[in-house]
Amino acid sequence: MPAQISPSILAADFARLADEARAVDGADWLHVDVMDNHFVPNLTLGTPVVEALSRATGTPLDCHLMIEDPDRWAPQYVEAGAGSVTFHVEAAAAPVRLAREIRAKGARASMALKPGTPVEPYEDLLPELDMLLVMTVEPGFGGQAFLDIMLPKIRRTRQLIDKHGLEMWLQVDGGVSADTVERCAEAGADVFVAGSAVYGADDPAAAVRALRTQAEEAARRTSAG
Ligand SMILES: O=C(CO)[C@H](O)[C@H](O)COP(=O)(O)O
Repeated sequence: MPAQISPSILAADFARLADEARAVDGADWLHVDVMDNHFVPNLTLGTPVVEALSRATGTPLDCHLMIEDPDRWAPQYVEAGAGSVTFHVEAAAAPVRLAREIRAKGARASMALKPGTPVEPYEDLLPELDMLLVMTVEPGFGGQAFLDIMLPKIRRTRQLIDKHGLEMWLQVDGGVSADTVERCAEAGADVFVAGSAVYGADDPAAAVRALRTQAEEAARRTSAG
């Protein structure tokens, strides 16, 4: 699958959100960080902003819910216009039921793992998902350093996906930049969230294209052995 880039609006200027969304036209997704100040120690935005963003951009919205009780709230993000909804397994009461509900409402269902959460206990759930997100920082804040120690988990997740012959995507989020994207792609990730690396660049759309090229070339080198 070609590499996909999902710029994180956490690093954007919230006073100019519509313009910032359009500044990354050409990205595969727009990553929307939803934080509730309970699951993570930070507070961002909710469904009214997601609705407004979906009117402001044609780029599909990739909503990452860093919130408690996603079983209750996630379906509302599909109704607000999200094309993909990611909930944290650490917060979900019934992850399979929730993934099915997100899919039934018409969005891609995705599940996230914090750095300390292993993937192996969730192997049987993978067919219920369209994407698995391996966090490469502790969720809550942008601009953190990429956790290299997550690379073996990305590799193990890729092995599980391939072992079951699944079409699902493997996303990484946190500290993804020109310096780290190739290691993530080599480990088997194919969807890359990048906040500071995109919105901190002079030309965010060009930064998206450069990250995609780097990821695709790294994946090609890896598959060529
Ligand atoms: O989920 C997140 C934080 O919880 C952000 O999406 C992530 O940190 C992206 O920002 P950056 O690329 O600057 O690290």
